[in-house]
Amino acid sequence: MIICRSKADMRATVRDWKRSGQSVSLVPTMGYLHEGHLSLVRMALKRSDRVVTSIFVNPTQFGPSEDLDTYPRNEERDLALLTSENVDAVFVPDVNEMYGAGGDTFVEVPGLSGILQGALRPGHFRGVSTVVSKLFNIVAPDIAVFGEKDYQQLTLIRQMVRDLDMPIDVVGHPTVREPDGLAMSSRNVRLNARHRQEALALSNSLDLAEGLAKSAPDIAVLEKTIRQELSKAPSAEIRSVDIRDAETLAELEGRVDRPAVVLLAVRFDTVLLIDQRVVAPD
Ligand SMILES: Nc1ncnc2c1ncn2[C@@H]1O[C@H](COP(=O)(O)OP(=O)(O)OP(=O)(O)O)[C@@H](O)[C@H]1O
Ligand SMILES: CC(C)(CO)[C@@H](O)C(=O)[O-]
Ligand code: BAL
Repeated sequence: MIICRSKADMRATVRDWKRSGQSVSLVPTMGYLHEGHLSLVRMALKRSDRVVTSIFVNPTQFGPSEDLDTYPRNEERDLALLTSENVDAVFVPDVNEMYGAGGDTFVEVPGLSGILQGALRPGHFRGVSTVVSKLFNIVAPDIAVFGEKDYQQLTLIRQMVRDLDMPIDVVGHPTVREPDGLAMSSRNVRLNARHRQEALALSNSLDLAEGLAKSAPDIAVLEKTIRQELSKAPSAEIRSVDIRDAETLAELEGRVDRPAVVLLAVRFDTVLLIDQRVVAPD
């Protein structure tokens, strides 16, 4: 596996592949890899000749009181995992390489960046769309793979690619879960044993919502049921429960009359967990 720490190395590596007509996928991550990330990598390996994974904990998507400093990191382990998956190259720039000589240009998708998670984390999506644009410009992939767990992020990247005519096929991958249903997340390691158990309330409430959307697709009933289920976890601080149009994230009124996505954000102490499920009436 080729390890690129500079943009120049990364560009040169991809240029060589493209000269010989090979297609390239990019899997952007913030590292501390788990089976969710590796599933994205495997999907990318199936869809293109070459796969690049990036590992970069992007400071511009963290708010001042968020967990940038405590975000879990383990580069050595990540590189070993990616090597064993047969990834072709990994891009691991440091903050100076990524932003060092930069000015204050940014990329923003205004409609989607201020709602839902964007309202809870001001500036977050501006940081995401800017760093993903930079990664797209550096790697120039044909395909980019993102997880559906970060559903709003995936929707926003699709919009950005459409609006800016980026020649990239954005592919979503279903959320990968622990055997008991908890969505895999790098932040799960920071849950204590009690919170780890209580965190099952997220996937349990999504299971209930999925069933209810078929039998009684009333938005208010769905939301009440989800909140009731989440409040069975005594330590859960419910940050948001939203039921939105699955494609546009527009608000829905009254009933679920088309595919909808249920989006949850729940805090356990300092750990913010998100989860989602697309539900549809019968
Ligand atoms: N459980 C999962 N299933 C599928 N994709 C996932 C999963 N967890 C993360 N991803 C995807 O992996 C990519 C990199 O995500 P990231 O490195 O932020 O991991 P994470 O586990 O989501 O971390 P965090 O703790 O910040 O939520 C994103 O496209 C994200 O949606
Ligand atoms: C897409 C991403 C790598 C951008 O920093 C990040 O938001 C993530 O890991 O989902
Ligand atoms: N996968 C989401 C990245 C973040 O929470 O900043």
